[in-house]
Amino acid sequence: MTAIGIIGSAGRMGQALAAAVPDLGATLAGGIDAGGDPVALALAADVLVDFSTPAALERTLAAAREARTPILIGTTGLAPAHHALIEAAAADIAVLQTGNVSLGVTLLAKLVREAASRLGPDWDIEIAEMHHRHKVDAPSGTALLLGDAAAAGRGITLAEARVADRAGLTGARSEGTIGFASLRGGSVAGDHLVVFAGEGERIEIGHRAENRAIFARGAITAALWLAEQSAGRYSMDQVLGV
Ligand SMILES: NC(=O)C1=CN([C@@H]2O[C@H](COP(=O)(O)OP(=O)(O)OC[C@H]3O[C@@H](n4cnc5c(N)ncnc54)[C@H](OP(=O)(O)O)[C@@H]3O)[C@@H](O)[C@H]2O)C=CC1
Ligand SMILES: O=C(O)C1=N[C@H](C(=O)O)C[C@H](O)C1
Repeated sequence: MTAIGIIGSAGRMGQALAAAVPDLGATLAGGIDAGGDPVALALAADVLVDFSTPAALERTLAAAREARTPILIGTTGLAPAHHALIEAAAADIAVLQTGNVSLGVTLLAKLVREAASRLGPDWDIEIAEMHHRHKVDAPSGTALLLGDAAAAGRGITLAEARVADRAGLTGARSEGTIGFASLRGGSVAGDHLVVFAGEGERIEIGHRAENRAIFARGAITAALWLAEQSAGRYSMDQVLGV
């Protein structure tokens, strides 16, 4: 059986993962939190799953490369420098990084890309997300993933179009931009809504995570798949075939 090592094992996602591992035909190699030894964990595991914090990523990736252990990265709030580290690691090991491991969001991203490719820039794209009161990054990784999908549908990059900081006298909306709004409160596992707002009509498509078990299932499915892959960068589409 494939042995999974968890980075961030005592956290909300780490605990959800540990609970789901036995039901999905895998075993637990162990887990670490701040102060843990990622090299020892990477050597003991067939695949690593990271739901921790961006600050941990450099050491985690170095350990995965040293042990030649594939890694699924679910941690969000990553900066361009983290993405460069991930790209470099993919030369040596199998790596999958995603802001959302659920089947529903993986399909939603496809639908968003398709809608954005068919609607002109006069259809304004806005992405709203709501998460529990403990979440530390905004916009969520999923909102950014959906923004990337919308931008790709329009043949542009999100960096060119992103507006995530409206406050005060903002002026009118600029055509072609992709706006983000983040709500935080309570115990919401993760809600995302993508709005295409046209003249006199709106299309709204979204996803609601009702619990963390959906993320745990998606992450373990991806980890089992990733454990069989050679070095390279992979995506949830490839895992789930949607
Ligand atoms: N991609 C996806 O589908 C999903 C992504 N996420 C993302 O996963 C991440 C974790 O979320 P959540 O579980 O709610 O957060 P928590 O804050 O509950 O857990 C984070 C865990 O990471 C640990 N940690 C901190 N520093 C390190 C380190 N250097 N090495 C190893 N572990 C460390 C913390 O340990 P300690 O207490 O010791 O600091 C803690 O146990 C977030 O970025 C979140 O956005 C969440 C759900 C789904
Ligand atoms: O922090 C969370 O909880 C979640 N984080 C991910 C994100 O930033 O999109 C995925 C999910 O929405 C839950």
